Amino acid sequence: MAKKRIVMALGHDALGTNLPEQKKAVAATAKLIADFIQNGWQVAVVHSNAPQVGMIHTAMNELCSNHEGEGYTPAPMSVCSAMSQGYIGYDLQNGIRSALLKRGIYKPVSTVLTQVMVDPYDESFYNPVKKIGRYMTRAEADAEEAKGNYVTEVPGKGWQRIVSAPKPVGIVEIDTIRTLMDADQIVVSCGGGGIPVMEQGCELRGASAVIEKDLVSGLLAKEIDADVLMILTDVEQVSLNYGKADEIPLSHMTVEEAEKYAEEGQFGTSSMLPKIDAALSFLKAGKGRSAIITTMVKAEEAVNGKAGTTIE
Ligand SMILES: Nc1ncnc2c1ncn2[C@@H]1O[C@H](COP(=O)(O)OP(=O)(O)O)[C@@H](O)[C@H]1O
Ligand SMILES: NC(=O)OP(=O)(O)O
Repeated sequence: MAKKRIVMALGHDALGTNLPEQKKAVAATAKLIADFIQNGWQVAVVHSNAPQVGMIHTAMNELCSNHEGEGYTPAPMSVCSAMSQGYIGYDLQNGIRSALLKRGIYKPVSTVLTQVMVDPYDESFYNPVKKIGRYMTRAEADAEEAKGNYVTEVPGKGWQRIVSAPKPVGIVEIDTIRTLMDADQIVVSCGGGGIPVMEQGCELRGASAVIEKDLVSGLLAKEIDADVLMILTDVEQVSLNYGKADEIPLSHMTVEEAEKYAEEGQFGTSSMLPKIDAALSFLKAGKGRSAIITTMVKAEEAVNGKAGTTIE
């Protein structure tokens, strides 16, 4: 019997936001992935990168301004995305490999540095909303603006940089990812939404943007014909009236219900809505699939319908 295929999208809780956090979080996430492998699943992993890519971009650009004339050159956002995929993939590969070996299982696991095609006319290029990097003070935010970067206030937390988040249109390395999945290997790909690229003749040019990892997870799940799209985040369930006194956590939604709630504005624009949008585009593209939104701790119960929010 063919193995079931799951795309697991790791948010900040499952990945951490800096190196020490990442080391701890990845160890726990790797055990979860090993559980799924042991239970007979094929697993494709996608991960967040907004804190990491912001840190890399700041580091690269500050390095250059502090060492002017020494031959260092600033790294554009697309290159920073590639760097984030590299070091996050490195941690995930080793974490998953070791979690499996401790159970006496050897299975190849690799990271595919993934480029994702975006539309140069995507409206997000005129309206940056994707928050990246650390929280800053007002004075630090002013300094960022003076360098030509965009910032936004995050109530109660400070200021953050924002960049464009164009929609993912196609996964350039999809044939490689499919080949590895078909060979029953574990693949980390489309990290941080993928490196955003635009086609110019035979060339792919990096775009100054960061793609929503939830949206690319939905696209990947469609492209590899997954059975389940599981988005791991920091809330156990999706709610109606989120954060209000009359909050209602949901264990199930139909596609139609999810669409209705999205229209009512029930989901945070840059947080829960992309997860719902990813789930809907995946579910609408095929039959017998399900999308699950939950925490890492509840993932195994959720896949058995006993926790989380399942959209079917
Ligand atoms: N309707 C909703 N139900 C549950 N959580 C919601 C809802 N709307 C917005 N959210 C927010 O979505 C957040 C999870 O998304 P996000 O912050 O992007 O996390 P991640 O890094 O895991 O992708 C939750 O912490 C919560 O604040
Ligand atoms: N690229 C991306 O969506 O990252 P976050 O999940 O960290 O925002």
